[in-house]
Amino acid sequence: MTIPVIDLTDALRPGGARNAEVARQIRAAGEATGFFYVIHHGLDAELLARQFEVAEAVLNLPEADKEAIALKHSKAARGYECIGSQTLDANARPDVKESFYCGIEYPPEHPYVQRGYYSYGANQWPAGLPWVRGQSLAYTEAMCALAQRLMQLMALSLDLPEDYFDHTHGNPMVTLRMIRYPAHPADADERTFGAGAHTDWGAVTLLAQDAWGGLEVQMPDGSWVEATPIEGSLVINLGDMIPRWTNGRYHSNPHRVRNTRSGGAPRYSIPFFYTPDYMARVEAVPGSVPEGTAPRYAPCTVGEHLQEMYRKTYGLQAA
Ligand SMILES: O=C(O)CCC(=O)C(=O)O
Ligand SMILES: [Fe+2]
Repeated sequence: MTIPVIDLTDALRPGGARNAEVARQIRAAGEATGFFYVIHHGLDAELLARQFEVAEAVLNLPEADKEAIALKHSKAARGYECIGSQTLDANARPDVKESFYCGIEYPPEHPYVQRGYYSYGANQWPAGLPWVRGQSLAYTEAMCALAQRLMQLMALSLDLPEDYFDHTHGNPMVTLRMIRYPAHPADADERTFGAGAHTDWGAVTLLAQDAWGGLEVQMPDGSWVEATPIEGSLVINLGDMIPRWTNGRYHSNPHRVRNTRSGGAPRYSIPFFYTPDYMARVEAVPGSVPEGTAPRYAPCTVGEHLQEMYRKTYGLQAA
């Protein structure tokens, strides 16, 4: 089994000539692993390239400058996180990666910020790189629009009206994360990873990766297949909210990273995690629960789902 490539030509808006065909391809990918590439996704190549410049510029800052914007100073899980901070796979060693988180800037008076909902609030921008904010917010906006379009295509793929999920699009809890993986350590063992095996928790992740490779996806038979970089593509993977929404029909498979192919160079990747409105309900969509059977998951809100994931992975951080 491989990771399919889905061409979004003529499927980027309602009424598109290839919407039905793309929906079928998303259905097949969702039922298999929850992973697929998209090409011709409509995102400006310059905007994508420039976000890698952000990643390099921020992560190349002197340690003191990165420390000044450390995640621990943020109420909204935004900022810099050093190597070893996160252990995505509890059975593995701490992840060999550093990263910078940012997202939509919800103002202090926004009710979700007032209520202290996870990840809603202000960013921490590095001093001395004034262009980073505008670029990152423009990138976030473009990715958010694409993620919401993918949710529409996902609705079609489930034989639902294209706008089925649209009511969940307000106040999304999005996270843009720029990651740098140093070369895989010389003393690495089988428990050493750039990112340990994990599933993503949200609805859909849109990943831009550089040309080195290193991301591996678990197939239904348990084997690992590399998500080989394809220039201009994004790797899309479904998060744990989607099995919940589809009563287990679509999958959110584990994936992991090892930077072993770069010849010593760092690997950069930029996942964009799209999570709908914190207050939106997540429950089995019409037609997904077979007659006479109980739904596999209890209905909940997006926020409750996230809290459940934190509880399950106590001591770990959001992926
Ligand atoms: O770096 C990658 O290719 C994947 C990163 C990832 O899976 C994550 O941050 O959740
Ligand atoms: Fe992930």
